[in-house]
This record gives sequence, structure tokens and C-alpha cells, in this order.
Amino acid sequence: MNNIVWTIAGSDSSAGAGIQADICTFHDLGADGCSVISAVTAQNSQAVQLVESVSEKMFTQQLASLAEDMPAKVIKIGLLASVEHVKILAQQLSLYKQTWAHKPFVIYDPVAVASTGDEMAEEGINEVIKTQLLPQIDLLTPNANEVLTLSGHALISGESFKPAVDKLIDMGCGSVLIKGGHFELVDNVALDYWSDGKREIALTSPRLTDVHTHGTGCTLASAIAGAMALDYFIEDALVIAKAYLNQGLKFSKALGAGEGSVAHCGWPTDSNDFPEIVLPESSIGYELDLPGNLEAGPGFTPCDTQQLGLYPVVDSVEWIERLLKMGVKTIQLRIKDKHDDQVEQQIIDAIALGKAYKARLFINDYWQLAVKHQAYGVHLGQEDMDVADLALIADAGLRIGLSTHGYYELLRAQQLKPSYIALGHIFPTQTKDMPSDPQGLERLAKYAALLSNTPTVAIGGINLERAPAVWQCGVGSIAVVTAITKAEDPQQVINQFNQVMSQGSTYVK
Ligand SMILES: Cc1ncc(COP(=O)(O)OP(=O)(O)O)c(N)n1
Ligand SMILES: Cc1ncsc1CCOP(=O)(O)O
Ligand SMILES: [Mg+2]
Repeated sequence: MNNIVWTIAGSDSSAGAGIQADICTFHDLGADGCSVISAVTAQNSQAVQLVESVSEKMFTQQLASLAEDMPAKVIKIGLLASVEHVKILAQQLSLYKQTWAHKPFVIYDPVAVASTGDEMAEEGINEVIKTQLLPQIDLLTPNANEVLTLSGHALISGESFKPAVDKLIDMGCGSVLIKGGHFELVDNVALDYWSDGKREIALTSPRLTDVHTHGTGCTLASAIAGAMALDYFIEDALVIAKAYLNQGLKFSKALGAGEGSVAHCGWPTDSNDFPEIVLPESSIGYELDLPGNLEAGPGFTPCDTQQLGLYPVVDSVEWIERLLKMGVKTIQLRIKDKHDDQVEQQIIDAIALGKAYKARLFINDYWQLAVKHQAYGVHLGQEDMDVADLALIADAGLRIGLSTHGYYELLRAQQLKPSYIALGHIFPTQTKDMPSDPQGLERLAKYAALLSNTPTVAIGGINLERAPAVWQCGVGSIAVVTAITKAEDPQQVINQFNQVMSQGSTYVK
């Protein structure tokens, strides 16, 4: 499917917000933008001087023209100033969701919803928004004032977030991102909280001062839309959007005598612009009562190198011994779905072999046995992270490698200060049923650049042919299963992988 995003919003003559900001954002992120103009506003850096909604005929026709041959993957809605437009749009969205081959994901940034009088919109519009539009919305992105107006809930403490979101979900929204731009739960921290009623995410960044903020809401919602059009999961899209906004605020500037606007500077790559993922066991995590028990802690024993090299992942002690004899220095024992007593001896033997060959031997999944027998390290997946006793593993001095599958997970994993972060799966793989799509090389390069201080391992569908391109992404290691276990001559394959990895990566971070 294509990457088309529609913005349904107002034109901002100063170009810092509205349609103009939305289209710049889509373009910057690589999505294809189309626009439906709901209203024309005359404004400059100091004031909004006139707002005129387009005719119902023009509003309807723009929607119809696009629906005819450019249906959207994601629809982002901003300023709606006319009650009739809200009614038309709600009806059309319902139709698109029922009739299009791919249901569009609909994001609504409730721009003109204000408790202090609807400056830019017709009287009575909030009621129609609540009853007719919200049930068509997959993601609502209100600030604290808009939460109050739409849900009746005032955000007065961390505890008040969940009931407010629950109310909005009851009103029909699929999920809600409460933006912290105008509200401080914690001093000097810009906190965004997202929930769909089942999962919760909180992201923080230091509050930026001396920046120009016109267009922040439009840009954030459009960046989420753009990232979702590129098939990022919602949690990754939220991270990308917050980083994009922080980058834009950093480079914001004034063109007139008043407030200036957020800048549009391409895909975010500076790690300083990326948000911190709020861990449940942190002061903000407690305030929001986030589920889970992840805690930053002092971190894990580092590996002796950033470049772990070729990293075979195998399911038997026989393979471990065979590959260690061939000179492999990083290796994993990955035995699936057995009881501890069925694998304990193999784990003991593998650890002994690892020590004998001075290799970095990681045990997948069986972290208690790895600790008991003092393995070099353990490798854990996302689900294991929530149940394993990470403090115990760290205290026992074991290294840890963590699986990740996108921006959100890798940033969260990074906060635990692991010994390495695995990035997968890069290509389609026959070895494991993966619930997500392959990441591909473009994303891998972005992740590796962001993790320049943490050793990285690429995994999933990597063979000799693909290895040079993977290596050029700037990772420190390549993990493989079948490239070695199915090879006619594993020694030759190891040598060839080592040859690829001995070349310096030309990837520029
Ligand atoms: C180096 C490396 N990276 C990723 C994985 C996958 O681990 P996990 O997500 O725990 O899945 P299983 O391997 O347990 O199926 C790995 N094993 N090694
Ligand atoms: C265990 C695992 N985790 C992510 S992909 C994968 C399997 C990698 O195997 P292969 O190298 O054969 O694709
Ligand atoms: Mg595992």
C-alpha cells in the first residue's frame, strides 16, 4: 500500500501551523501528503485576525476528490471551525472505515477545542465533536485544556490521567495521547502520556526554553501520522514524533515580531532529541502508576568490546563446541521450551566450554540457570524482561543482551544499560515466527546510529550475501542461526563473515 496521509485542517497564512506545517512534516518524514482545507485563517506571528470556513460544498468535494483515487492510510485532522464540517467529516470517516480496502487510521488534534471560548470555531461545535467525531477517532491528541473540555476531567495529578483517558475511550476514541506541552506534572519536564485503555506509555523530554512554539500540536500529530504511514507501530510513531518535535523546537525561529514556529529539519537522528521512556519504577512511573517493574538501576557488566563480531545462535552443546573450535568468540545457547531440569546439564557444559575457549557465551531464556552456573551472559526477549529478576542478574555480574524491535523498545532497553542491544528481525526468517514485519536495512542504520554508545547486534535472516549491507549499517555484531547451521562448510562461512566484519563500516553516524 502507498504512504498517503491526508491532513484535514486550516490554512495558516504564517505557515507555522495548520496545513502548511502538516505537509512539511509529512514530506520531511517521507510520507505523501494530501490536504483538505477546512478553513482559511489570516494570521501572523502575533494574532489570528480572521477565520473563514470553506463552503460545505468545497469541503465535501475535497474529500470526495481524494477518496476517489488517493485514499489515505492515515488521516490527520486539525482545525474544524464549522459544526457542519464536523458532521460531514464524521459521516465520511465512518464510510471510509466501512468501505475502503484498508481502514484508515484517524488522528485528531483538537485544535479549536477550548474551554475558554471557541475562538476559532462556531459555537456548539464541542458537542458535535464529542458525540459524532470522537467515535471515528483512533488517536486523539489533546493537551490538558482540551482533555478538560472534552472529558470533563481536570488533570491535577498523575492519578488523574487514567480516568480522563478512560472517559475519552468510553466516548469512542481508540486511544489518547495527552500532551504535556502546557501542563507540568513534574517541573521542567515535557511529559506525554498515551493509552488505549490496555497499554500505557509515557515519554519525557527536558522542557526546552527559549524556543518558538507555534505549530507544536500540528507538527506532533502530523509526525505521528507520517510515521504511521511508514508502518511504524504506534509506540514507535510516538517516539519518532516527539524526537521530530524536539528537533524542530531546537531549530525554531521567529520570522515576524511575535512568536516563531517549529522548524522542519528531516528525520530526527540526534539522540538528545529522543525522549526518555518512563519506566514503571521511577518517580514519574509511580505518579502515573504505570504497570510493570522495570527500573533503570546501575546497569550490567559491559562486554569487553563494542564489536561482538559474528554471533552464532545454536541449540546444542555439540554446535557450541564445534563452533568454538572454529574460533567463534561470541555465541549463544538457545534451547526453546524445555523445563529447567531438562536443560541444566547442557547449560553447565556450554558455560564450561565458553570459559575453556575464552568466548562470550550467552544463555537464552534460562536466566536462573545462567546465574546459578555463572554464565558469561544471558539473552532476554521483551516478554522475559518483564518477568526476569534483572537486579539479580546484574548483581551476579552477568552480561545481558536484550531483544528489541523498534525505537520504543530500544530506547527503553537502553535505559536498563544492558551489555548489548539486539535489533531484529532485519530480514524475513524461517527460524522463528515473528509477530512483526522485518525491519530492513534503512531502519537498522537509524537504530544503530542512535545507539552509538551501546554495543548492537543485528539478527534475523542474515546470510553471507546480506552481511556486507548489514555491516555497513554500523552494527557491532551479526547474529545468525541458519547461515551457519545449514551451511555445507560452516568454517568457510565463519571465515567469510569475519572477512566482511573486518572491513571498517563506511556508515557515517
Ligand atoms: C542475539 C539475539 N538476538 C535476538 C534473539 C531473540 O531473543 P528472544 O526475543 O528472547 O526470542 P527467542 O530467541 O527466545 O525466541 C536472540 N535469541 N539472540
Ligand atoms: C531467534 C531470532 N530472533 C529474531 S530473528 C531470530 C532467528 C534468526 O535466525 P536466522 O539467522 O536463521 O534467520
Ligand atoms: Mg528468549
